[in-house]
Formats: sequence, structure tokens, C-alpha cells
Amino acid sequence: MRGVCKHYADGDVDALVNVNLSIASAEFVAIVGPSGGGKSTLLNMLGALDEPTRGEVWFEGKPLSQQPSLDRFRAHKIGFIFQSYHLLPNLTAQENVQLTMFDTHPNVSQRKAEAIRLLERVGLGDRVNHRADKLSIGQRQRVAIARAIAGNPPLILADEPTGALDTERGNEVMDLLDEIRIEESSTLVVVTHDERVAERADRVVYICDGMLRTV
Ligand SMILES: Nc1ncnc2c1ncn2[C@@H]1O[C@H](COP(=O)(O)OP(=O)(O)OP(=O)(O)O)[C@@H](O)[C@H]1O
Repeated sequence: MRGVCKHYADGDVDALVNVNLSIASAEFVAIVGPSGGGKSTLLNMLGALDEPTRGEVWFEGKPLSQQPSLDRFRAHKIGFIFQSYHLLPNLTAQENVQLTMFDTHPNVSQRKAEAIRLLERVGLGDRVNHRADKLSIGQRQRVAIARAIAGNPPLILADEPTGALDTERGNEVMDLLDEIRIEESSTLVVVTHDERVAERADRVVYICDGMLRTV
């Protein structure tokens, strides 16, 4: 991120103020800071879900503004994990994983086989045909992780991935994310309020009032 500013006209808020941040390939970065400090806004910018008011986000040496399609960019390069999972409750675990795979796995049978492989990878091989609303909270987060790593994106972005979990489940989810990022050499950026999650990171970035500080 080079000189990234984000101004929300609604409420006249400067959510990011001249943010400069370089994240290396395969690095694990934790973003921490007080509520309203700009953490989610920063994550949304990294994932091309929102555009800066000023400045530029670069990915693999190219500014996002030069990407021909941000949808395709996101589908191939970014895996998103949200606190509230964003699963469709009436669909099975497998169907939820397949949802975002149309671009990376155009063939139906390939898509199904890959979704099953990914669910086995996150320890849910016996829950493939369970509806999402019949899964435990920890299992739902695992489905969200399986979906995020489909297509092996180089960058995984997670917003409070342990926020809804107790300590033990939270640790299991972080162990899983850690294993995956090391196996796949993925870059991992996690927004967290949880000190134990931040302690695992290679680097902790603190953001307050839209401004960065490295701690
Ligand atoms: N879509 C929006 N429109 C207007 N203001 C917004 C919008 N999204 C966020 N903001 C404001 O921008 C600031 C940063 O919000 P952001 O969600 O990035 O903070 P955060 O650090 O992730 O907070 P939390 O830890 O509470 O989730 C806040 O003051 C928030 O009210």
C-alpha cells in the first residue's frame, strides 16, 4: 500500500490516513488496534473489496487499478475468511465450498472433487453433506477456511477468524491456518483482537485512527 487514504463521505470519516505497508510473500501479519481504528477497512483494501480515496494498492508488482477485472483478481489471488463465515445456511458444506470456485474450477465434477478434498483437508471429511446450519460454530469456520483456500490463492485475508470461538477451538483454527499457509507458502493477513493470535504472527501492525504503527 502506498499512501493509501480512505475517506467515507458518509459520516465524514478518515478511516485510513496515508497508509504505507509492504507485506512480503509468505509473511504472516496480524493487524491489531482499537475498535473503529481502521482494521477492516485496511483488510478490504488489501482484498480489492474497496478502493482507496487516494494512493494505490499493489499486488505482485502491479497496481490494482491496472487489473483488467477485480472480480477475477479476487477469485484467483485472494482467499477471504470472515468472522461471520458468510456461509449459506441451507446449502451443504460441500456446496458452500463450491460456491466461489466457478472461476478457478470451471468443470463441475472437478469442482465437486476439489471441494471434498478441501473439506477433508480441514478435518471435515465426515461432514461434506451436512447443511451449514447443522454444523457447530468451529466446523462452520473450517468450511469457511476450505472455501478460502480453494484455488490456492497466494494471499489469505482473515477478519477475526477466532472471534466467535472459545480458546480451544480458536487455537485449533489458528493451527489449521498456520499449517495451510506453511504448506502452500501463502501470505496470511489476520485482523484480530486476540493476543494469542497476534503472538503467532511474523509481524504485528497496529492501526489507530487510520494510522499505522509497527510494534
Ligand atoms: N461504509 C462505511 N461508511 C462510513 N463509515 C465507515 C464505513 N465503514 C467503516 N466506517 C468508519 O470507518 C472507521 C474505521 O472502521 P473499520 O470498520 O475499518 O474499523 P475496525 O478497526 O475494523 O473496527 P472494529 O474492530 O470495531 O471492527 C470507523 O470510524 C467506522 O465507523
